[in-house]
Amino acid sequence: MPMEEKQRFAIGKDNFGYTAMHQEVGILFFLYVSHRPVRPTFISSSLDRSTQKIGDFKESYQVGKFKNGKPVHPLPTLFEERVDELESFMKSCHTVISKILQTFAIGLEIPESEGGKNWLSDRHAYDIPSGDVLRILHYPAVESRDVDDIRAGSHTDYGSVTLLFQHNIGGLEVHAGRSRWIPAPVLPGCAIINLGDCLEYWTNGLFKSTRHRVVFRSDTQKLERYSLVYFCQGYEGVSLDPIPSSLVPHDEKEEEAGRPLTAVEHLRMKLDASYEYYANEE
Ligand SMILES: O=C(O)CCC(=O)C(=O)O
Ligand SMILES: [Fe+2]
Repeated sequence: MPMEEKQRFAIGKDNFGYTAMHQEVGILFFLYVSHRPVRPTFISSSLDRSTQKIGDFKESYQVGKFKNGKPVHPLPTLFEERVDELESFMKSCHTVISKILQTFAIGLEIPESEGGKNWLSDRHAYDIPSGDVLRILHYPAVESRDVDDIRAGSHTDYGSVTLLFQHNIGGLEVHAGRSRWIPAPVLPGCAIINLGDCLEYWTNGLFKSTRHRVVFRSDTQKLERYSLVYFCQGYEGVSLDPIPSSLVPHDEKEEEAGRPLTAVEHLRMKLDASYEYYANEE
């Protein structure tokens, strides 16, 4: 895509569009501080500037869910010519994620009277506005780099479930336990499923939002890398208070302490912390 067109579709506060090289940084919130809306400064957050001196070595384009078969925001020609393909791919990702959410609801033994196996999937219906996006990522090849440079800094995803397709070049690593990074290899025909922050909130920490990153590997840094990621998020105003399940710990005191945090508020806090340009806009 020509640079001019990329700039014309630069990402805005709606979270759709083009993000340039070094524009985004990995962001780690220490979650699970409170289910009440709190200002980001009160959340112990880390832009991890100590390990990430410049933004990610990647560029990306984010497309939102379609409405009545039409994109909800203008698209560059490259994507406009492929809207049917894009929509059908996004819908397929969403269908797979709905099934995963139903499996979780069954495992969590949510009572029928509360919504049973549909409790989570009902909160992620395709036709209700939410922060869902398909992210198309390109990690350019580099000739030489600093030891600290990273393709995508350590972070957790903001939504509920993420479906991630690495193309043919690996580099994705998942944080296992408290101190060890393990590679998530490229397996042909397979997708990676990541749990995001909202599920950690909903299960009060029983499910963990997986920390992950994309590193340069000496054998592949001179090769460009592509990946496709579908982020599924609950509808905008949905409360992130714990799920009605006896397996999920509840804190009655906190639940009575005021209005719950919503999916869209959590998304806003993370986006504001991840992108340099928000700070510049104010
Ligand atoms: O490109 C990848 O493999 C991972 C991308 C990712 O984690 C993200 O965009 O949130
Ligand atoms: Fe991610």
